[in-house]
Amino acid sequence: MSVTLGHNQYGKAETRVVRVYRDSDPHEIVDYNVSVALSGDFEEIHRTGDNSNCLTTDATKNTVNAFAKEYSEAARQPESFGIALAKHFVDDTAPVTRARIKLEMYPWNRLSHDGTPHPHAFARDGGYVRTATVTYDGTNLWVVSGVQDYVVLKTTDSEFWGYLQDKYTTLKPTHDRVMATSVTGQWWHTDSEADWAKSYDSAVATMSSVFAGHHSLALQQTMFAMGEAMIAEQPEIGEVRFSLPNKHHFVIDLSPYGLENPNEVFHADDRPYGFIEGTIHNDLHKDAAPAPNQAFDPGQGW
Ligand SMILES: O=c1[nH]c(=O)c2[nH]c(=O)[nH]c2[nH]1
Repeated sequence: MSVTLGHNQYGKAETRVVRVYRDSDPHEIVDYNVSVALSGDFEEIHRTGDNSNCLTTDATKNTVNAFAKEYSEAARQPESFGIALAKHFVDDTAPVTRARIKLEMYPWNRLSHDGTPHPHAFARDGGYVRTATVTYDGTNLWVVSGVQDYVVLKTTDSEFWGYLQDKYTTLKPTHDRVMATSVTGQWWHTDSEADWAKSYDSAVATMSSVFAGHHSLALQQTMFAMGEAMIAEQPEIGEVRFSLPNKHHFVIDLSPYGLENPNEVFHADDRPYGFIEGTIHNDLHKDAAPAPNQAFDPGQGW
């Protein structure tokens, strides 16, 4: 019998590091959850337990914390923080041939005091999370920005009808429904240098504006339109991927209580949910497009 070691990676997951920029007035903060995954010459660890090539997961955690100080400017944005870490692990540690850094960045808003922005007090924005996934193999550097848990809803301007009918199809067509989803989106940059804050803000603003303004005939159509608009606005984006749960809102039958319900009272169902996923490619960059799993966080169904 013989077996082969397949894809493997290891590192410290979910290092929570908060960096306060206290040399500036007002203070600024960034709040991260950073996961490191390393691949390379690690066959012997698996086969014999020889750890001589093993950079400890503990050291990878320490590196994340140290880089928040040593690479202070890079640490302001998840993409540049990820690039600094990924390059370090591959370029400075011989057995490591690939590093993937996944970052979640939790937004904080400045509090006000006596009507003016406070210099050092913040409230965590309970909404969505900004993400970045940086993958480096010594030659290629893939930078993917993203957003997750971005919950959006529109109360009309959404239809769904004209679908295939089989013997199990019972859904009634609708020309007016609530459409809601929790966006997980990731977009791959063909440039590894950008104004990351500006690019992220504009990607999220474009996505939101399309969701709001688009007259939807299907969540799939809205998803495609969002990706298309993000690429049109930032042509350096090579590819956009979405995972969109269709958060169904069912009109409740109020007739037993003698009440009409013209799309006013809904049951927000949490499961099952329709699950719509898709990739929108920028044809300008299709020859440079990464293989599935090369650049994107594969936890998104790929
Ligand atoms: O936007 C939608 N897309 C579907 O594929 C689908 N299927 C379904 O039952 N409802 C919906 N809504």
